[in-house]
Amino acid sequence: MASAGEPRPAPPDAADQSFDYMFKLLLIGNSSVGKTSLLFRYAEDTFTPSFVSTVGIDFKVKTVYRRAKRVKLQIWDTAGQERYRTITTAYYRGAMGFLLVYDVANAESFSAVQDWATQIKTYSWDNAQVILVGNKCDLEDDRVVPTEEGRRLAHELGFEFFEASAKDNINVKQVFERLVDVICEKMNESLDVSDAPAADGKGARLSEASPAPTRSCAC
Ligand SMILES: Nc1nc2c(ncn2[C@@H]2O[C@H](COP(=O)(O)OP(=O)(O)OP(=O)(O)O)[C@@H](O)[C@H]2O)c(=O)[nH]1
Repeated sequence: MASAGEPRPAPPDAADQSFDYMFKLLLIGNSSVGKTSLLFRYAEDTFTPSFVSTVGIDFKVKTVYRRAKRVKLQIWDTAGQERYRTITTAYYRGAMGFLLVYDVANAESFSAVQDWATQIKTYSWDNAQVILVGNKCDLEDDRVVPTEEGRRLAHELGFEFFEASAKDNINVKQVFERLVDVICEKMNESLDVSDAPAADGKGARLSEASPAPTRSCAC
């Protein structure tokens, strides 16, 4: 990930027109819950047991196919540490989806979910979609957050819910692709999208609120 003192990453080139839609997604949650690991598992199918805490923010790009459409995902991995909060919340704007991650073996990370949900409400577009992810479900012996607790909180917050493991590659692809599908579903449902960030990458401005898409997502 980026190291201290390095310039913050620039978004990928939106002029690359080889896709039908572009979605900006964010990974958020406490430090060490496994956000970077989920992203690396999804984008590169790798896992590193050592912990190198993210400095500020970084991103990866991945293209997926959903119902014959090429959807380019710009996935931002935020630092969980409190001291980077001002930098990271600046990236919430224009995000269409969030993976809010906690660690099933870390009670504090679960208690913080409510605060992260408030941050989303405060800094993001109203219709941003959120999936709550209980990561490290491979650590069954160390688990302190029962699956039902996670599901209950997700329901209360109006989010979908998955447990996953970046280490054992459980539900990782499913989590990201479900988020893409939920965004598509919501776009199709919404007839009045006047305040939505543009998903149509052709002309979309990804780092700020954008004009309404000219067509709905058919994926
Ligand atoms: N057992 C297990 N360990 C994991 C899993 N995912 C991540 N880890 C480990 O947890 C530690 C933290 O993972 P990161 O992905 O760096 O955590 P992060 O949320 O990005 O942390 P920050 O960058 O500080 O916000 C690392 O040692 C990972 O190897 C998992 O699914 N299972």
